[in-house]
Amino acid sequence: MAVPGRGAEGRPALLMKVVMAGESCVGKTSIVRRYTEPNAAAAFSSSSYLATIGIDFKVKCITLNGTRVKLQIWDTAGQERFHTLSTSYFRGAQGFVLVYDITNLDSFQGVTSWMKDIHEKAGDEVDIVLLGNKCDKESERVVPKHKGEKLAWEHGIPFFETSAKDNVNIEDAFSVLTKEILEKVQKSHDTHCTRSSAMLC
Ligand SMILES: Nc1nc2c(ncn2[C@@H]2O[C@H](COP(=O)(O)OP(=O)(O)OP(=O)(O)O)[C@@H](O)[C@H]2O)c(=O)[nH]1
Repeated sequence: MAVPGRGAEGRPALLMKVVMAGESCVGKTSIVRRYTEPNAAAAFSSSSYLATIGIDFKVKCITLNGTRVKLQIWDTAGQERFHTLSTSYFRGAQGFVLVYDITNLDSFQGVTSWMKDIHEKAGDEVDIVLLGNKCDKESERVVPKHKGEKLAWEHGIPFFETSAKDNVNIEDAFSVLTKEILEKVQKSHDTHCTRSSAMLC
């Protein structure tokens, strides 16, 4: 029996939906740009902050353990006024990148609430990775690394401190998340022999 996603050589076979979540200004857009744009060094700008209005998405084609994947990354707006709209995109997602800013305590304290939103809208089976972003700003740190690690451990999810600015751990975070999603898709297919929520494309 063929595993979903092992399509014809050379074309993306599995569509994965991943959503960025977290408070405003933590760096969600910067992380997506760093990961998806080939010339990301030029793409990062610390001088101009443009809040995401509504929703945006980017696509990146990757190969995971020999499986070609078309990764759709939905970048939500963290501002409170967009909360209902942003969380409406949580439904149907297989993975979440939940971000806080290590220099902003409120953004860390908001993680539990985001986690609740994610499980309410996307179910308990979704894969989540927790990121403490802006780790290049060590002198402004207010959230110790061990606190991020502990929170992630309590929720049973992977944790990375990242910097979109310096390109620290961004690739690794997406790699761990997408591999977990792929494993789940393949396991679900092997067990039930049904199409999972991942779509062939
Ligand atoms: N020093 C530093 N600044 C960062 C980093 N990531 C993002 N920033 C800055 O933080 C600000 C907000 O970044 P965004 O990526 O727009 O944040 P966001 O979470 O998408 O914000 P919303 O669209 O309002 O939800 C910008 O000025 C970025 O340049 C980082 O890793 N290090």
